Amino acid sequence: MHPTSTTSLEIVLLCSHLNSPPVPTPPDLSFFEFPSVEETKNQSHWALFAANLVFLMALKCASIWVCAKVPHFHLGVPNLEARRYGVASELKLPKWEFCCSAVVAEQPITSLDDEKLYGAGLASSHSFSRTLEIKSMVLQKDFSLLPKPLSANDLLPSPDDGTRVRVAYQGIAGAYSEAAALKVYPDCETVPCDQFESTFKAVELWLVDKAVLPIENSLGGSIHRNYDLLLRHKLHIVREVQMAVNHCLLGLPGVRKDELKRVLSHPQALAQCEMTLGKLGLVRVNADDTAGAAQMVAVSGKRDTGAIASSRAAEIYGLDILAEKIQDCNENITRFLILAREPIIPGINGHYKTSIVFALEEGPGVLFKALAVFAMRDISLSKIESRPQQNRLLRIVDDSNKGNPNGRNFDYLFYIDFEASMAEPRAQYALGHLQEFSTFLRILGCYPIDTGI
Ligand SMILES: O=C(O)C(=O)C[C@]1(C(=O)O)C=C[C@@H](O)C=C1
Repeated sequence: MHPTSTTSLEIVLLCSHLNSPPVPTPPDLSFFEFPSVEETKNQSHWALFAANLVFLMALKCASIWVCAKVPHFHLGVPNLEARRYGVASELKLPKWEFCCSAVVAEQPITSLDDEKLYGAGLASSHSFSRTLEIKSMVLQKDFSLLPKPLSANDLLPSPDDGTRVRVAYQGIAGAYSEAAALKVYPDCETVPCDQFESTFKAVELWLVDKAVLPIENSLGGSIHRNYDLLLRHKLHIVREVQMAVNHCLLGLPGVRKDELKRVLSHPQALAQCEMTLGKLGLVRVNADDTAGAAQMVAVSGKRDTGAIASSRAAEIYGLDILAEKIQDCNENITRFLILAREPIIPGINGHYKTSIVFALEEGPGVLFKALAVFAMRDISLSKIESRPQQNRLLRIVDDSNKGNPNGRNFDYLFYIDFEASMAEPRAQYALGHLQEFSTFLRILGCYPIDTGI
């Protein structure tokens, strides 16, 4: 047979050896179809064969060069660029090699693979089917190196590779946010942060995998600052978790409730215990988080100062529990969001919620129209929140100080949670419809609804 009829795998095997150091026993390339005896007599065939080899070498080099130049998103691998630190660097693969495995799927053999093949004596196999086996082995291995997009299955407590999920939360050990992170990912490594914004940054800088954020409480309502942060940062909501929050009044060991004059806690926690604190006549002092308040009481050594925090915080900081369940209503539920760099790919089966934020054009009834796009498609709304559009608050006011001529000094952003999956056509139509009269629309995330407490 003519040398040009060589199969692509054979070419790969041959070409990938051209730069390898000489081996003591030349590999048996009998599966490669050499020219026949008659053909060997014909010098022009050999010349053609040699030219063919040179061409194939050039082809391989060119493919590597092209790979190095092709942006990752052309490979059908979502956001590979952003993931390369997490995946490619762990695998110690140079960037181009990583993308080559995807683009040149027919030529995945690296010099290391060749060594392994020869070491195992596989390349000396004469059968072509054997070479196909080798090919599929190599292909399988290379595909497994590609990063996998997050999916609903990634809601498993920890990743497949055995590493622990790192979850950032605001506060210190014993904070409710930490408990929420552990509720979702029981084996996770929790990473304390001083501010809510630091938890976003920790995810953005790849210091952690996820962040947990309290977003609303059944007694205190929305945590407005966190709505604003969701918009300011580009993270995705991948999960929600509801948790019962049972506040305790804590004091130094041996202290009685009537000895207390003031109480420290997170403003949300103080608000949730408003009536109890009123009855006890305690002065409220804001702290960064509930566990931080407990730690401050422990460190201060002041017998007249208490903290509102969890029973776990009492245990960690060595305080006594002076009263339990001191929130104004027995049922006190906080809803937390789990944020990640990548969105999940929602399914159609199961109950999903989608969170969006949008701004509307001016005009009568626009908010009514916005809400109607969901009602028309039988989509329930579970939450609506409005926040001032901060960058549009300052308007030019004339000297007469009569305010804005059209009487509107405030523009709002609307945050809506609706109960449908983004994978459902009705949700896509509703959003397409909403876009027609909104000036801005962003999907913050689509995630499974948490029905438990
Ligand atoms: O300070 C904590 O422990 C927190 O996790 C914060 C926080 C909040 O910001 O709402 C979380 C849940 C409780 O509702 C009270 C406080």
